[in-house]
Amino acid sequence: MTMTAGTPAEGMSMESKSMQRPAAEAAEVEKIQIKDLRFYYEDYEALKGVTLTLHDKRVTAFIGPSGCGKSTLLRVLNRIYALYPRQHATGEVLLDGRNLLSKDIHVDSLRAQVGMVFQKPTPFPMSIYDNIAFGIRLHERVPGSEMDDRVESALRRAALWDEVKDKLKASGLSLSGGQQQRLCIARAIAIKPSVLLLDEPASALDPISTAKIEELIAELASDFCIAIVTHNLQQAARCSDYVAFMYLGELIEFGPTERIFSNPGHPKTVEYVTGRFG
Ligand SMILES: Nc1ncnc2c1ncn2[C@@H]1O[C@H](COP(=O)(O)OP(=O)(O)OP(=O)(O)O)[C@@H](O)[C@H]1O
Repeated sequence: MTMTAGTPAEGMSMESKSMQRPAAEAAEVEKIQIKDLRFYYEDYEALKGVTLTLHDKRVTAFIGPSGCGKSTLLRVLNRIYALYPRQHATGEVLLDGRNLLSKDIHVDSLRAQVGMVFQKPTPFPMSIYDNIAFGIRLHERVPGSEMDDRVESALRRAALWDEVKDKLKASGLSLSGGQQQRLCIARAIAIKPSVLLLDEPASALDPISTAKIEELIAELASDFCIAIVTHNLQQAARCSDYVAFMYLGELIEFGPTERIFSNPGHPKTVEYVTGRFG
């Protein structure tokens, strides 16, 4: 079957978030500027000079075939790689104008500003309440009375409160997979970061839990700069304002979600979003 540029992947819903919420609605505020970012696993160059800007209160979806560097890029944004001596990055990643690759920015203060949620839900083996309180205590001194409010507000924000308010002392591990993932999102937002990184947050979940996570992402976009890695093109179309398409460590194309899916500019993007990629 011949498909032309601009043909969305079969079954692709073009009800993208960007279509519902035109970018012109509000001024775009630059939150993270990535400039000529290169990343190395020992000698292997996994990111080859990536340059792009992430906007505040917008969702940017990173898409591309397996191994193209999507997760590597997220790992750079909260400097997880610094735990590994043979991995390093060059270039600049400016968060509110400060280069977060620089050792001048302490990793603890960076993690307070940039929260991350992984593909597999990773609650701590402790109560639902303590899952949230533990993270807050790592970053702040909060009196007990205030802690209750902080825990409640994070759980409400993550759309989990109604399901757990009567069992806050139960183990976080007793929750369903979808609830565990929302607990992890609550834990991340409880420390009041400004950036939220989501690495395939729904890929291990059933369709109903996935829909809840997508609704939550749309909700959270009013407060955070969100970067999400996803293999699911429909999900990228539904959840994001911008799409970054990567291939073999390079950023091939970046733009508003609606444009990338309806009128991609690069032949590789066309192949990918039309499902012809081989
Ligand atoms: N710890 C590592 N050591 C060496 N190479 C690695 C390591 N992690 C990833 N890579 C390589 O870096 C490249 C980018 O990997 P990355 O995990 O960022 O891709 P991805 O786009 O997120 O893939 P996927 O969609 O499969 O998760 C790949 O070629 C991968 O093999």
